[in-house]
Amino acid sequence: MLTPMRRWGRGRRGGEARGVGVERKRLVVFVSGGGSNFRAIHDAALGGDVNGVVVALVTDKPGCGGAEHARGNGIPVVVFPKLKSAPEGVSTDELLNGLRELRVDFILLAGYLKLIPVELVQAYPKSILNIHPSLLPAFGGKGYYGLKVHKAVIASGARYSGPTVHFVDEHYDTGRTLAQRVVPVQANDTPEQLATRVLHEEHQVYVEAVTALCEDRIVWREDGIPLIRSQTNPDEYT
Ligand SMILES: Nc1nc2c(c(=O)[nH]1)N[C@@H](CN(C=O)c1ccc(C(=O)N[C@@H](CCC(=O)O)C(=O)O)cc1)CN2
Ligand SMILES: NCC(=O)N[C@@H]1O[C@H](COP(=O)([O-])[O-])[C@@H](O)[C@H]1O
Repeated sequence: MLTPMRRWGRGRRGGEARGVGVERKRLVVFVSGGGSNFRAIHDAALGGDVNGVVVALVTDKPGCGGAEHARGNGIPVVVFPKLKSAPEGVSTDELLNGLRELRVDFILLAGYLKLIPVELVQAYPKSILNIHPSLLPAFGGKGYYGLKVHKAVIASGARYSGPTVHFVDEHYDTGRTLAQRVVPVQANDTPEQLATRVLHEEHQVYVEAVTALCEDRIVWREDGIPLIRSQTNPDEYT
């Protein structure tokens, strides 16, 4: 038994084909670094592959590459959380109010390195995704980010790695897995070489997942596992 994901109070259910009158989903992307995943999603939205529009970017590092790309494309940049290093940041309540005013449907974490507070997780049930550069549950959790992940994968002797797209809960990397890709770990890989191979797959699998999310093609199995319904065959799930 598959239970179509209940929209969070808005929009239409079912995987209506994109077209005139189909409301574009309103997306906010959270970044802390270069923002290549953000750029892949933004480009896919501009090109029409993703039935969404990026209405704001949130970052803890206002000078990062992702924030620069947002500014260069007229996307508002919000600093969160409020830090000594970023006093212009907003509080959790201010962020929640801003997301509500922007009528945000989905939140996409893309290299964001701070813990999303439980208030935000509870306000956006089954509506926050994250991309992690390993095959969760392996090599995830506090301390596992960026090159640290790939160093740990190589040190473990793992022969395969790859990105995981998952729903976000109140802990680091413990939310339900939605999609994964697999890449080989070569015997002489440096962390940087493995990171490059994984990142290439990240850009693809995240855009595929966000495309499905914005077309309401995420269905939840009875045991709580989210599945992506095929765009072409409604009886096929991955
Ligand atoms: N509530 C959640 N928040 C976040 C999640 C999540 O799954 N649930 N995912 C992370 C992204 N992430 C892995 O995908 C991740 C990011 C950062 C860390 C980490 O250990 N961070 C350090 C601080 C690093 C810094 O500030 O430079 C720490 O907390 O000590 C682990 C995993 C985004 N948020
Ligand atoms: N645990 C979180 C984590 O390590 N996320 C990773 O940070 C990078 C951000 O790159 P980008 O800024 O170019 O998208 C990506 O590889 C993403 O998987």
